[in-house]
Parts: sequence; structure tokens; C-alpha cells
Amino acid sequence: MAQQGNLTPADELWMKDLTLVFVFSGGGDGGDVGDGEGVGLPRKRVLLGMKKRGFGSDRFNGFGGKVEPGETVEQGAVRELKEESFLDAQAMEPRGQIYFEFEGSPKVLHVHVFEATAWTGDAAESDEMRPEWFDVASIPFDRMWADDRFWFPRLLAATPFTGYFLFRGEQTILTHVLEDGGDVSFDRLRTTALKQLQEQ
Ligand SMILES: Nc1nc2c([nH]c(=O)n2[C@H]2C[C@H](O)[C@@H](COP(=O)(O)OP(=O)(O)OP(=O)(O)O)O2)c(=O)[nH]1
Repeated sequence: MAQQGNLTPADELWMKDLTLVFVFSGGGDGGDVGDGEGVGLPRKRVLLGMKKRGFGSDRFNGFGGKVEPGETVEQGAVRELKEESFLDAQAMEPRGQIYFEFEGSPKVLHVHVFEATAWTGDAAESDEMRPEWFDVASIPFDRMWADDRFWFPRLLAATPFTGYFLFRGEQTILTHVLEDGGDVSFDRLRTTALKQLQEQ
């Protein structure tokens, strides 16, 4: 049986809502990306940001952060995209939800993943992020959070997903569960993941 480590009892966990927004482009001539090329076109390139400071720094990621009091999750997603990349989202589609638990911590990050399906503006560097377009065939997973390589294929295919990841520190995934469907119960995912961990 694998060591369960320092896990918080289920009734002592609490959730924090965070957003994570991805922007895709249809590609084109490889020059100026232009204004929201919309969903339905082939996803040729994805905009990622190199996080310059704070949680997850020195990694590429989508754009996002904490949902503020008084705003909806979607409003938070639009605001963070603007603050971190200077793009204006005209339409957002929910793509998935990911729950992150860290060994030894009662706080669960509930990350709402969106795609900005219509947007305007040109991405530019902010205090927090240095944006860069990547071909979807060469996404830099070795410079991203370790969980991203699991769910990114579903994001690229616009297949709704829900995931649970248990981390030890910020590098090591102890166990995870990923399912199709955008709103799978956290309790069920966690129970399944911890059972897997026990059986390892
Ligand atoms: N791709 C990926 N993103 C993650 C993971 N874990 C995690 O919190 N995120 C995202 C969710 C948020 O977009 C971001 C963390 O937000 P944050 O708390 O650092 O927010 P922030 O620096 O923008 O701070 P603030 O502006 O909200 O104050 O990282 C992960 O494992 N993979």
C-alpha cells in the first residue's frame, strides 16, 4: 500500500475558485494573429504566458487567477485575461474544471478552465505574464504544471473534462483522476483518486 501522507479529512477541506483562460488562433500566415478567429477553425496555435512572479512562476500557463468577491467566475476569467495579456474576450466557453489538492493543505484549488472563443486585441506583456504563441504540436509541457499534459488533449478537442490532482509540493503528482464531462462531483473524483493511491 502506498503511503497516504499527510492528507486532510474530507470535512476539513475548503475550496477556492480560480480561473484559467486559453486563447487559440487558426494560424494563418504565422504573422499577426489578429482578432478572435473564433471557434470551429482548426486550433493551430495557443497563447500561453510565462508567469513572471508568484504561484506557478517560471512556468507557461493560460491566463487567470482568483475570482474576486462580487464577480462571477466568468467575469473573473474575462478580467484576468485582460489584466495579464491585454486581450478583450467577447465570448467565453467553459471547457473543464480541475481540483488541485496539495498534501498537508486543507485548501483545494477549484480551477475553472475556459476558452475565449471570440476576442480582440493584441497580446502584450504584463507585470505577471509574458505571452507567447505556440504551435499546438509543440506545446512546452516540460515547462508547464505537471498535470497539464493529461488534460490538454481534451482542451484541444473541446471535450469537456473534470479532473482531480493530488500534489506533493509543486512538482509531484501523487494520484489523479480525469473524466469526460464538465461537472463531475469532487467527492467522487477524490474518493476514486485516494483509493487508487492506496492500491498503488
Ligand atoms: N495549468 C495549470 N494551471 C494551474 C494549476 N494550478 C493552478 O492554480 N493553476 C492556475 C489557476 C490560476 O490561473 C493560476 C493561479 O492563480 P494565482 O493565485 O497565482 O493568481 P494570480 O497570480 O493571477 O493572482 P491574482 O491576480 O488573482 O491575485 O494558476 C495547474 O496545475 N495547472
